[in-house]
Amino acid sequence: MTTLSGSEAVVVAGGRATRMGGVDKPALVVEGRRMLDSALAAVSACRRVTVVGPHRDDLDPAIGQVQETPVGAGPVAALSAAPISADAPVLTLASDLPFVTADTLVALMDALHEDPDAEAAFAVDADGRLQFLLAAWRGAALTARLDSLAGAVANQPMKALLPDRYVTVPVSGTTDCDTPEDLHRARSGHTGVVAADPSDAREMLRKSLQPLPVRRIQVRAALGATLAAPLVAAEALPPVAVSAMDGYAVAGDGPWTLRSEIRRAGSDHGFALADGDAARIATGAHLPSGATAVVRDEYVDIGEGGVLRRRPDVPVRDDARRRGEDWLPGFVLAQAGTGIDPAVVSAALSGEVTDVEARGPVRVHIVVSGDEIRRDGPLREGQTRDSLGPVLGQFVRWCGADAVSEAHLRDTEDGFDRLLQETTDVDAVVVVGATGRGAADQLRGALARTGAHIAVERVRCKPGGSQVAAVLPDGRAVLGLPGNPVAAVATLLVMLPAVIDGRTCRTPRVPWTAPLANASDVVGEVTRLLPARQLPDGSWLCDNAIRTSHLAGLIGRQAVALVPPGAADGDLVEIVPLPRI
Ligand SMILES: Nc1nc2c(c(=O)[nH]1)N[C@H]1C(S)=C(S)[C@@H](COP(=O)(O)OP(=O)(O)OC[C@H]3O[C@@H](n4cnc5c(N)ncnc54)[C@H](O)[C@@H]3O)O[C@H]1N2
Ligand code: MOO
Repeated sequence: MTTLSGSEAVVVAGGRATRMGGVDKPALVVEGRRMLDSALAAVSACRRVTVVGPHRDDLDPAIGQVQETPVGAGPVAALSAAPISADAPVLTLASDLPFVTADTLVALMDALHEDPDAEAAFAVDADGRLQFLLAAWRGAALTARLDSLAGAVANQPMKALLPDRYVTVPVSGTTDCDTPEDLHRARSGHTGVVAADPSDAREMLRKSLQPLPVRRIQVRAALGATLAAPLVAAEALPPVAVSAMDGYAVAGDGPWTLRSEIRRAGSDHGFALADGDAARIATGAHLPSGATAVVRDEYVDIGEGGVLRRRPDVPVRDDARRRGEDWLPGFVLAQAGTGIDPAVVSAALSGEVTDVEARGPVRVHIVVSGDEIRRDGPLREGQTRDSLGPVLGQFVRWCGADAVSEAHLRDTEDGFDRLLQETTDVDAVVVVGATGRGAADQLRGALARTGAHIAVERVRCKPGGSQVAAVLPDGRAVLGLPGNPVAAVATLLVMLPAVIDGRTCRTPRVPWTAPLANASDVVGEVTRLLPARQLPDGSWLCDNAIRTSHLAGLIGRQAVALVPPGAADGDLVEIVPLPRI
């Protein structure tokens, strides 16, 4: 694996930033971090790092600092001011790339290594533009290009350095921030994927998710997974003819002579009936050979000498279940895309199926975030009791996923980066809090830095509008739930089923709808997610005023109702059931 430890880096961090109105652009903060620090974090493994620009006292002393001459003479002058070794690769970076990561730089280095003739590898952004200052160079090639300018480096455009032979690497998530609008977009995390309502959000997320690999798993351990192939019966049901009642196995039309043997369920005591014979048989016991029918106890009389007769006043009926009466081998019990619930497991067992091809169950890591959140012990001033961490797993399981682990994350600069790097053994990460745009809300920045695809940036709903749903490069889904507990739970119940559907290729269920009695009292401008309970007439009643900072408002409620704008009394609205215990 390529590492950056053998390479050098030059970070261009001066410039007049005319389009920014002359501010110190590298020092601007995007998602809680100076853009310069994002660039420096990406190159931190390099053997030498040089920042070109005005001297900054707060940089690590190990980082070299130089200044171009004349000051403000542009990036070519800046690169020529930096020490560059001829024998090492050199990464050249701007300091207005808030989402650049070491992975991107490794990709550039890999591309350079792959083509021995290439002098440099340049990133290409989503619009197909070459990013001159997101590049990996052979040190000797960069020095040669700079030397060829014979000192005329001031105010040269970067393309004056363009080598004869170079390769390009498409890079997403590394928007540069040239204009105040770029910066605003990066700061607000606004990528334009705002869902019109929760069902739109589910659809957008489902489409973005990567399916989990198909595994062959034991039926007994498959609960919560999704069938990746039809569930086909391996054996007939019943596999042999069995009695459906406690009664008598008989041969012929009767009357019958009762034999002494008794056929019990599960017994393999072998005997055969001759025409005119009867033998006592238990429900579920297989018929002895020679038996033509079963007659239940209630339908017979036993006379003198053990002679058995069908009573004259009862229907003539065979109380046996014949082989294959329910299904024969090859019968499709459930289609691919069916969620494996207890009925599917049970039917598979009835069909003598031991293993299934399946995806999932989805393993979820739960993260509760925020410095103020306190799990145990007395609250200190300013602390908030963690009222979600201990119960969120229950909500996750109710949705049909496995809550495999749980953690509390402090508000540190790289906490979310590490979380996303370290939780690779789950299929989805559910994060509570940190979805907002506050100074401490780091999730969106970390998502951008990992190169995550933001499937849903926000949702037009209340509460829960600030939620974010993303897909990491390795396929993990990330659900960022708003920190207010009611918003977190309602959003989870709406969105996690979509994660399960998308990752396990489950056929989505048609949402459950029911008439809402008081829609006109509770409608808003966007879809409202409100606790609801069912009235004796079958319609549903929503609470209007709901405090979102605790779950007390969910006590005694059966569901969260999704009330779209414009809903009228009696309209069908989506009902998302709350967990039952
Ligand atoms: N300027 C604005 N600020 C906020 C807005 C807004 O539109 N403009 N929306 C508010 C709403 S509504 C919500 S919801 C939150 C969403 O923000 P975050 O997802 O970043 O959540 P946090 O700030 O981390 O937490 C919000 C709130 O919830 C409490 N919390 C978090 N986790 C727990 C827990 N495990 N147990 C109990 N309480 C928890 C946290 O202490 C905060 O009070 O943004 C609003 N701000
Ligand atoms: O939007 Mo917050 O999600 O209302 O509680």
